[in-house]
Amino acid sequence: MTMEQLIEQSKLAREFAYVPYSKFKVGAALLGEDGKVYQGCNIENAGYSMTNCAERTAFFKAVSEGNMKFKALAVVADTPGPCSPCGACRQVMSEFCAPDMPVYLTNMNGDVQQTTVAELIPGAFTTEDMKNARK
Ligand SMILES: O=c1ccn([C@H]2C[C@H](O)[C@@H](CO)O2)c(=O)[nH]1
Ligand SMILES: [Zn+2]
Repeated sequence: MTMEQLIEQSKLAREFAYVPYSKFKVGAALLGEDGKVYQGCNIENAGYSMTNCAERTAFFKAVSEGNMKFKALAVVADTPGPCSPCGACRQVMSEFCAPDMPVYLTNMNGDVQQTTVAELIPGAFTTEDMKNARK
């Protein structure tokens, strides 16, 4: 699976976005170490805060099917520049991905910004932070 193929998968996922409120469609494609691809779209709700982002949809699909090892993530929206993931999604990335895992931030014009999980969430709160804390 090439970067271009993963980005293509994120565009296919974006088509399923349920966005009656924002009209802002986002797609994600998460590549498992075993080569499986998990597509995700954003899913909104009349109770706005219940909205799930495309990235987290992809992660939660994968984890709920027993897959927690990932190689790459692509994100796409119809933005002028590469689409930037929200803080909640960055935190979820840090839970399941190696700090150096590549993330491709893209848009519908074909712009691609290659970054990493560590660059997206430097100093993330992790399980390590809970070790040796006073109880
Ligand atoms: O990286 C992002 C940023 C935003 N959204 C969604 C959430 C909501 O449906 C809409 C506007 O915030 O975009 C995502 O899916 N991923
Ligand atoms: Zn998000």
